[in-house]
Amino acid sequence: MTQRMMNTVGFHADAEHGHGHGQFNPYISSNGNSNGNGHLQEPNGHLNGSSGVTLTLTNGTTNGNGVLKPVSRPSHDRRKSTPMMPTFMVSAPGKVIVFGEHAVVHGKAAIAAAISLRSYLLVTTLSKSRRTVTLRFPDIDLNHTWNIDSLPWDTFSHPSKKKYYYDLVTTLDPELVAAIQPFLANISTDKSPDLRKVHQNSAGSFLYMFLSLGSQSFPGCQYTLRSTIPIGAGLGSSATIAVCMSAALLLQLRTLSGPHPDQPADEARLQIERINRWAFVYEMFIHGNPSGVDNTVATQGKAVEFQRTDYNKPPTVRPLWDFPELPLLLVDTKTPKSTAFEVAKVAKLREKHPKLVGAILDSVHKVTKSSADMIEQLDFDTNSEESLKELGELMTINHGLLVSLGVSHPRLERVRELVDHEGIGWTKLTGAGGGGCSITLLRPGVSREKLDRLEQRLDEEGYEKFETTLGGDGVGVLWPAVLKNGMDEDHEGGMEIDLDKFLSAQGNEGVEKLVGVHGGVGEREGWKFWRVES
Ligand SMILES: Nc1ncnc2c1ncn2[C@@H]1O[C@H](COP(=O)(O)OP(=O)(O)OP(=O)(O)O)[C@@H](O)[C@H]1O
Ligand SMILES: C[C@@](O)(CCO)CC(=O)[O-]
Repeated sequence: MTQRMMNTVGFHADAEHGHGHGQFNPYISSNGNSNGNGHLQEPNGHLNGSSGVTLTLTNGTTNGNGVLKPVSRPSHDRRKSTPMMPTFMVSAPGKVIVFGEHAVVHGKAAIAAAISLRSYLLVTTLSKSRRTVTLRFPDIDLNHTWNIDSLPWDTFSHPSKKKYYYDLVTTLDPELVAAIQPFLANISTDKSPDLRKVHQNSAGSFLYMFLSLGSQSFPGCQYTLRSTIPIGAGLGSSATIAVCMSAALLLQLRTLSGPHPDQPADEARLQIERINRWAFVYEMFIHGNPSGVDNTVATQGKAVEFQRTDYNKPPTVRPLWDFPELPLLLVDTKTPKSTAFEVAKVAKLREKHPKLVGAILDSVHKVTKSSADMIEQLDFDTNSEESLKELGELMTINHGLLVSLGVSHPRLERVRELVDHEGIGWTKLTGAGGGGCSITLLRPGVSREKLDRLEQRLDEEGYEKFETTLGGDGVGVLWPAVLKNGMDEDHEGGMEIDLDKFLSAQGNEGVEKLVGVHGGVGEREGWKFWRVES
């Protein structure tokens, strides 16, 4: 199977956007300024906070078509007159790490690319009288509702604790984490202890972000998530949820401008940066010590070289615009793992053998940098055996180093063995390891017969192979949730995606058909993305 890299430059015809059912307009209204740092300033010179009551310059109304129009209004009557938001949707892609997983947690470089498997989050605003917030994650059988007014807003909004949508949060505050605990106690009491833990973790991540960004005046709402990404397989499933949640909350708070056609790349970059910062907070709650590479590529899409040397500062993210169309085979061992567990294992090994493990991590860094140099060279050719062999050898070295860190798994080694035996290509684990997925760079000109034999063996041994393209779009917005999907469309040629339709879509195919950002043939009208490629 061959994966195709999408064309990353000029992929979208902007002229096509902004038509149809609702263009999501920037909220930087006529009375709003940017302070040069990209922070919105209120007319009195104060920074615009993140709560629902600080919308002086970002308040909007809809024109009945779901199109948001910026308006300025005195702040005292704002909340009363804020109209109900239309149901909308956000989506973010999974990823593969091509080089550098684990080392990236310790300040080294990694290369990651977005894949076409995605998560989709439907955001439904409830009528004013319904003061509840619900998480509905059917993929993991989670459905929980809180009363908004009972949540610990006072603790989160205390001046010593309060965070704003533009803040960089690099650690979780233990007091805030503790304040959430009572609200996790009665979640999924009827489920197995392991599943319950997963639910409490998801709910905790959500509450931390919701309470940090929101305020008690937040409208009642429901967040419903479906994903086409296998969970815990090393494809960044948790990061996609983090990014969807972050984008959804920031959109609800009207703190994002766009996405819209003709948005300057710098402005788009700022929005992406804000979404990414809060997605990182969500990931910290799920993983403990994430590097941020997963949420970065899920937000920005395409392919990136990522490095975070100082956790108190934003990471260095270098987009790899010309990331090549690599012929990759992606195999899921169907052995679930926990990223948090694998990351902690490497940290423990490093504590025990600082010099040795330090040298391994340095070697991974060198492999990553060499591969970045290689794929950016003009003479790198994905049809040339020589180019692929050079890159493949780096993958083999990277995998060997990961094995020595203890994060492989017999099922991953079995894939490598089968591929090596047939001489089909070069294999490494991708993501956290301990199970999950592997990637194989396919040698050009391998016979169909050999490939069939490999696929049959993988099938017999309970592996699943994925077809995906690399380098697709990052976080996307469908505002309102109306889409041309070739199904049961209304007279304007769009279908309103409601909760029932979303929940009853059958499997990954059903989800893709109903709401997918790509309807099989290129991008669907309706979905919009922040354009950062320049
Ligand atoms: N479809 C989903 N619905 C709800 N929660 C999900 C979904 N997919 C992932 N999650 C959350 O993400 C967690 C899995 O995250 P984990 O980091 O272990 O795996 P991953 O993100 O798939 O892999 P990696 O981090 O190695 O790329 C789950 O326990 C759950 O909390
Ligand atoms: C294992 C790891 O490097 C990648 C997980 O996809 C963890 C991280 O970067 O947060």
